[in-house]
Amino acid sequence: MNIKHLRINMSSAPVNILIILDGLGISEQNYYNAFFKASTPHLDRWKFEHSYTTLQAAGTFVGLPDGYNGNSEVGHFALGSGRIMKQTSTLLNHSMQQSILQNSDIIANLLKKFNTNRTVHLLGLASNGNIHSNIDHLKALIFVLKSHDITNILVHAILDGRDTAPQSAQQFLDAIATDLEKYKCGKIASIHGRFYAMDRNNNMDRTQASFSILTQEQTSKTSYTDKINQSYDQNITDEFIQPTACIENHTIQQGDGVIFFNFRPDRAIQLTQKILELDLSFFVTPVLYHASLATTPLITAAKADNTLLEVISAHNKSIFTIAETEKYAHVTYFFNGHKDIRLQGEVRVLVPSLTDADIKKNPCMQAEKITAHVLESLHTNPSDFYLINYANADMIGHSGNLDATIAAIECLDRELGQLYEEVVTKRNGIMYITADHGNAEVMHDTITAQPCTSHTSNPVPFYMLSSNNKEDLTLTSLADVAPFILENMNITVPDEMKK
Ligand SMILES: O=C(O)[C@@H](CO)OP(=O)(O)O
Ligand SMILES: [Mn+2]
Repeated sequence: MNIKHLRINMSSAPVNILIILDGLGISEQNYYNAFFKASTPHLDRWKFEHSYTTLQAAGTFVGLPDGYNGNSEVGHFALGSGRIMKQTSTLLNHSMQQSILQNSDIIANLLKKFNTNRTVHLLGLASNGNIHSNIDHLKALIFVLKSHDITNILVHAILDGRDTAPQSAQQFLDAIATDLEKYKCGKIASIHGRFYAMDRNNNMDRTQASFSILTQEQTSKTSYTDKINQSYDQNITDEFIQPTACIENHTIQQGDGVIFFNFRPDRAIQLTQKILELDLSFFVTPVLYHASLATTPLITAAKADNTLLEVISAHNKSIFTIAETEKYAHVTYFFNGHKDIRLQGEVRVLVPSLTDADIKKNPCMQAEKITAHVLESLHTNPSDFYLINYANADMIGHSGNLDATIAAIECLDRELGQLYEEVVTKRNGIMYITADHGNAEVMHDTITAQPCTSHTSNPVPFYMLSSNNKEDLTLTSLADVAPFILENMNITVPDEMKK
């Protein structure tokens, strides 16, 4: 290593490390609970030897409607901003209640200029998962378009199975088909497993598979019911159903309008980039997905300033952030309060996620590489503050496979043990370990009798590991973590975090 690049950490303050174990919640229910079943000697011991509590991570505690499951966007936003702000799904639902969507000037004005011989395409995740989209918004949009006399609507339905039961698409598609039939205003034109249409890891072949179906006539068409049944016969669940054209003349053409109704950006960006290559009359999205993507947004997403990393950085402390690429937006855009910023002197490491479609084959994912990067940084050029996301409990939890998820959590426990040795034992530093939402602690859905692939609304663990005495912690929710860390670092907590 070039000696010139070595920055000596002059600060004598101990290192602070915030670790987010994505998707690891706490449940009293031991049945199909991968966290309970995993052998986690470190986490078990620390619960008693160090400061420990649980935090609320769902519903109104993270700015969602009451009772909604948590997710990584809102969980990282709450952790990073240290406050509770109404998140996009709440803002949109509020809009719906006030009929703002139905009376949207934005949509009305676009339709005034629209050639009604052309088609309006409604694209998005057709489920009630409420993490990337809400089927009620799709229904409202169909109603709005119909009330503006648009009768050429084509719905391109992305199938879920990740925020819903793995085999649940039929009911959502039937509900949409019923509305289209009732208003005599359109058809379901194509279906796409979200694995393809909503890739966020730069697997452009998957995005292209969806885009081709959206834009190119196909020689064969298959009704959505037939495609779903054929896929289930081959053990392919909703998430992984191959993009398929369902009717004749289903494609997006020049001069048409598109509304992509997903409200969460990270998984909508790649397909949006492709669709923007088309010459459309309009392209509406609920929020702006990215500053570089010129769509027409309906509302502005919550944005937070003076977030944890910004405040730490403003105190001339150095920051190291790391995640695997599947969780890229999580430790950047989401954690930084929906802002695409890079802090002064921030070292940002993104470890490329594995691209194997069968994720459960590698329950350790890139966790070992993440730990190795952090240890290397600590040995060579330590930063003052580290933000680490380990994706395993969430990503493997989404597979619905109990054994793989147990293996994922056991891997995490080993990685954490290594960090503890270095950070707490050798360096007298502080490790905060928490999660952004639940998932891995519930691996079976007794109501649908299917594997549970979705997140939960359970609380998440919070550990503070240091060589100091065990403290009673009074934190309630994810939003309390940032001010707590700042106080421990002797940094003034900004007013926005005290509300
Ligand atoms: O995979 C995702 O996009 C969501 C679930 O839909 O999970 P997370 O919020 O953990 O990123
Ligand atoms: Mn998840």
